[in-house]
Amino acid sequence: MATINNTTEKYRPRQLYSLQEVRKHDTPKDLWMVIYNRVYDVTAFAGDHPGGVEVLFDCGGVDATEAFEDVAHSDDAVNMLAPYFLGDLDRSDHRSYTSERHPKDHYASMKEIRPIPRKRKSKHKQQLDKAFIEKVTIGLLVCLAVISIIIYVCIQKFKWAYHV
Ligand code: HEM
Repeated sequence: MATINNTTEKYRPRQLYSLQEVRKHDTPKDLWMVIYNRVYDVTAFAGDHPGGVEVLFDCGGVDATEAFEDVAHSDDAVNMLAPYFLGDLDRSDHRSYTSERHPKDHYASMKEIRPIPRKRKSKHKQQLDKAFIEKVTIGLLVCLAVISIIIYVCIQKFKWAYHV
């Protein structure tokens, strides 16, 4: 997989994968894993792993973050992940971490920038909102009119009582 360093590339929405999709790639010939909510295809790397192939095969198709951190991998090991980056794990499958380690100087190190879609109000809800605002406005105007009449009547009574 090509390394993407171009700035504009960094800001395009990245491919998202669900954990369910990742689970399908759990064989030595098709070996994906999740590390810090990023999905990597490490098939080509497995044979070169200094810790041996078996441990990697055991983590095929799963979230390997814990296993990866349990053996205190160096930052060099983290940076080696870069060429195998596929995309981000779907938000609904995300785990939260107090701190995260991602490959440096690479597309994979950028925060996922896909905007969270804003829920659009349905037309029916918009109409209801409009009707509600109209009703409140009318109510306020009626209150204002009633208060004005009361004040006017009070002033007239005052004038009449004291013959002003
Ligand atoms: C796919 C991502 C992985 C990469 C790029 C990677 C890379 C490396 C590297 C570079 C080392 C040498 C020591 C170091 O620099 O930290 C190492 C050692 C090791 N790795 Fe990984 N590793 C990966 C995943 C895993 C996983 C998921 C496990 C599961 C337990 C694991 C277990 C080990 C062990 C046990 C060693 C120690 C080997 C020794 O000290 O003899 N690695 N790995």
